[in-house]
Amino acid sequence: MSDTTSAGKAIKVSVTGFDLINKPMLNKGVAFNESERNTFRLHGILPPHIGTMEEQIERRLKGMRSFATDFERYAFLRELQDSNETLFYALLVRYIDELLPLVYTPTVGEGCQHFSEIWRKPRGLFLSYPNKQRIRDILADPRFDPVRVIVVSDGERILGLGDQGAGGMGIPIGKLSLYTACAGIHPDLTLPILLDVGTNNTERLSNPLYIGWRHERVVGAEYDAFVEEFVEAVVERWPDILLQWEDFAGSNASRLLEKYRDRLCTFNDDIQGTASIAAGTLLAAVNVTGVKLTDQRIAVLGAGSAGCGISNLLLRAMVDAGLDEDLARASFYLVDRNGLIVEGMEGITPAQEPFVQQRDAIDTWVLEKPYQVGLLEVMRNAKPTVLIGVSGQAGAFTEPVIREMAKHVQRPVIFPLSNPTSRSEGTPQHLMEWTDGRALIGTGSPFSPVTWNGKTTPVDQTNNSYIFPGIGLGVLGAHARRVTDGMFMVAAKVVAAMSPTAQDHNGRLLPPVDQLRAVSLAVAKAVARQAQADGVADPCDEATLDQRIQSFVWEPKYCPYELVPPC
Ligand SMILES: NC(=O)c1ccc[n+]([C@@H]2O[C@H](COP(=O)([O-])OP(=O)(O)OC[C@H]3O[C@@H](n4cnc5c(N)ncnc54)[C@H](O)[C@@H]3O)[C@@H](O)[C@H]2O)c1
Ligand SMILES: O=C(O)C[C@H](O)C(=O)O
Ligand SMILES: [Mn+2]
Repeated sequence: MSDTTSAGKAIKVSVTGFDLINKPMLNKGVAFNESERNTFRLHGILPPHIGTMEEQIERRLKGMRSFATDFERYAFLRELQDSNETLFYALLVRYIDELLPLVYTPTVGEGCQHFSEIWRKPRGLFLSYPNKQRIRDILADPRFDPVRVIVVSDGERILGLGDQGAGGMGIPIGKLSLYTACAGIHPDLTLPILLDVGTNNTERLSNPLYIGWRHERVVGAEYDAFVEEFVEAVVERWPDILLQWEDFAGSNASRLLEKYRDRLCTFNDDIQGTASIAAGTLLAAVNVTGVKLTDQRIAVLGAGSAGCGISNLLLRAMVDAGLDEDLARASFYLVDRNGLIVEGMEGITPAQEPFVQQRDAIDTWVLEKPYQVGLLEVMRNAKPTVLIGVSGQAGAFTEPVIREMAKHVQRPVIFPLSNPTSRSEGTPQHLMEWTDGRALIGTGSPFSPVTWNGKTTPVDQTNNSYIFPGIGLGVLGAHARRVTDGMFMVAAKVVAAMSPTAQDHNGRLLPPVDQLRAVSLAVAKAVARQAQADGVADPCDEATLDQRIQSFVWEPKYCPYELVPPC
């Protein structure tokens, strides 16, 4: 038993030395000091050298760098997380630039694809369909008493890689690693969950090593009943829980969000977190282009969860900035697999409905096929100032599309947001070449700096990692009862205010990744205030609020252990 949330103070434990070594949150490896080795009878179990965390960081860094591939580095880091969690976070926080792409996007994608092959130790919970009756029992484990945040996925839309079944667990684990690394939320307060409702991925199903429930996906009423059972059990177990939905496919994402957003403190990261970082990056781009938000024309490739979420938040921002709502709606051009979404088209989803283009608005357009308007035709006729890719279609921002866009706009704003790298709609190098270096770029996955005309510039990562850790910290600090749209708007504004472009109009669009801790704290403070303003958290003075937020920020440092004699 332990009290691991009181960082800094001595921690009282009543376990054996062997347990200390085997519990990732308590283990210190060779950094157990002489007195701890005496108290917990660790002599002999550990080699004689008493190390420091600094040395351990160096050793792990060297080990990690010695691997040939990022996937091996991912597996090495996951193993460290499962053996010495404090060291894992100390390393991650110190070298966040280098390690973020390994524990998170893009490498986490391969981590999910090969999850079964590298599975070693349990982390989080697999709630499998055949265990439907046992959900409450599973959640009841006292180990989970401190849990305050859950990230849940059903593995069906893992990044742009499709259905990964139980392997999708890599995503909740990766997202929650960022809650700790970027927002400082203690690992014991977090719980990754995978709803294992089967998979339609034939490769996974036929892999003898697959660790998930070997069954085709449960759908329809049975799926809904399973999710309902899960949510009810979660709320019963932790009435104040923050529940983040992640990487659900197609209509499930928006349907489940609408169903549950007024029943508990919950949000969908792909819809709302993504919208916030896309809006934040666009607001930063406005500082450079000088084109006001209300004058933007926005083309979005992929009108699914992210595409509709982004369009909704930008629409609200335009209306807040004074634009008439109908005019604002008409500035959006959503292009899905059957082309531009136009009135009368079959299969328009409720989330797409507000952004349907009127037939008469495109009557004057020169079209090759009158009933299927492609991205190139949107570029030629609508002359968008912004192009956002959330389609999961690699290379969809083709040379003709980008050259056409660049003909009509001085500084085209182009965000290929699909992940991982292999699914990006375009590479920064191509986008710079095809716009003669005029593009302002934000990508979902990290890219190397891009060189144009002898000048090398870093590429900004328009990823919801700038948003969700701060949302979580703000919600916890404010004791918010619900997650509101206003929180995502304010988070976007905070990111834009922290953008180097706010000071220097030639600066990069986003604060660099190594400032994610500062960004998350600033987002958290604004989100907590927004929670009070929206009436979903009780009021208190600013200093108290900031103190409450700060009390959730854990630093990955070892604390001395003292033995509590078992009573
Ligand atoms: N950068 C980020 O922070 C971030 C956040 C969320 C999602 N994403 C990425 O965005 C992508 C989509 O995510 P989502 O949650 O919206 O998925 P989704 O499945 O809800 O939506 C994808 C949409 O793209 C459409 N599509 C498929 N092929 C197309 C084509 N050839 N042309 C036009 N549209 C096409 C689909 O019909 C669907 O509507 C994924 O690759 C994901 O990794 C990035
Ligand atoms: O996971 C990411 O990197 C961002 C986003 O949530 C996605 O699904 O692509
Ligand atoms: Mn996601």
